[in-house]
Amino acid sequence: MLITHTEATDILAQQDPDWGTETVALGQAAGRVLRQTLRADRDQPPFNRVAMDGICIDYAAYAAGQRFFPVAWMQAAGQSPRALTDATKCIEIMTGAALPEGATTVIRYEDLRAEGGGFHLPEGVEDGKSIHYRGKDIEEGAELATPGCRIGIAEIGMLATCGYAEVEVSALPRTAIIATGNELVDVAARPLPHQIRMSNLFQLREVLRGLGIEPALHHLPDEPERLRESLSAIVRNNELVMLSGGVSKGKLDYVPGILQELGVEKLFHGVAQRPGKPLWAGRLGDTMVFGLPGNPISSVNCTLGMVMPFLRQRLHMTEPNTVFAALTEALTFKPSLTLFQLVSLKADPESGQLLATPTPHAGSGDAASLLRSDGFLELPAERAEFAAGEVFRVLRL
Ligand SMILES: Nc1nc2c(c(=O)[nH]1)N[C@H]1C(S)=C(S)[C@@H](COP(=O)(O)OP(=O)(O)OC[C@H]3O[C@@H](n4cnc5c(N)ncnc54)[C@H](O)[C@@H]3O)O[C@H]1N2
Ligand code: MOO
Repeated sequence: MLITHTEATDILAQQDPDWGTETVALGQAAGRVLRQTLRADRDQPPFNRVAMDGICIDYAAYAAGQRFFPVAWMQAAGQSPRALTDATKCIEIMTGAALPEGATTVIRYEDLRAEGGGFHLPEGVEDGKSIHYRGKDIEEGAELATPGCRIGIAEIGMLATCGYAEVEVSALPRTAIIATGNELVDVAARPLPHQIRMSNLFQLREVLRGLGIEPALHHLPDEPERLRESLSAIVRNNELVMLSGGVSKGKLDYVPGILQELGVEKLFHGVAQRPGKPLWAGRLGDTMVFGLPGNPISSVNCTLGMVMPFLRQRLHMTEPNTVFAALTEALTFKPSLTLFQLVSLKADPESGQLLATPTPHAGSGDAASLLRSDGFLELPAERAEFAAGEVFRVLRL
């Protein structure tokens, strides 16, 4: 019995295997999901930061008419600032230095004329220039990022700025991907005419790597005994198991039966979608098992459309991952299935809107058509006609 794509998504959303959190070094944190609040440990900038190389003066002296300022000393970034007590002098000061007490404005070298041991200043100098004042960007204690945020370039920078040498993140599930099928041979092998290379393993691994998950790869033949024995160990030693192939109606499609024999509770088998109709999902304790249809486009689509949203939720990711695009041509699809239409994407140069053009392909076994595609446009099952210009969600490849 087929269930709808929405029903399948809802069933998965109710699953709550607990994969916990872990503490990782900052250098390992990129791409992971933050599970603590990132707070500013100091004001930012932490001191009145000089923003240009030049000199600093007490503006009062300039306002009183002084135009030549002898240099008292030079201060670089990293030096503890010494107060400017003699307002008739200037301090040569470098970008990144802390503005000395007594100095109120900075004039950059390009606007100065050096002579002897000092500098002539132009007309029009203003007070308070080229100073990045303490606390202007962030106040000490401010909340900069909250749990659930994906750690990207910006977060890495602020974590480092605020002294987080270690970060608490969502732990990743121990994961196995298993290719099933007697027709499959290793990538390095020379296949016989009736054999193919097990490409799905590598494709699916790349999708999961998007979340930092590094799965172990396996190949099992369509032999019940071997499948039972190996799957029993793999299911017990992993928290996420993804199989490709062996879930349809064939005489050698043993996967669903054996998983259930092993105590994996079936959540659903068969989703009203194309591609990916034979998708199987089950659970044993904190282990989630997905039986993906073997056709390469189906297994990729099921991973992008079903497994990844589930994983993002289980890893407590709060950021939505939604892209929308407009169809460039009308399309008819009569079956009551959610159609994941392969499309190529380009932005409209005037509006900037993403435009989706259907990729011609020969069905879900035509893996090469992915080369000409950028994603799947999700067209709802309740409709048969889709007009040019209509906007739908895209699963990006
Ligand atoms: N009588 C029916 N037959 C089929 C149905 C159906 O509803 N009734 N559904 C079709 C659909 S849709 C799909 S999708 C496939 C899914 O079948 P399986 O999940 O059982 O997959 P296999 O039969 O093992 O393989 C399908 C196809 O994909 C190739 N494959 C498998 N694994 C890999 C891999 N790791 N790398 C590359 N290619 C792989 C395999 O050689 C087959 O060509 O069932 C239809 N049949
Ligand atoms: O649904 Mo199958 O996944 O089209 O080839």
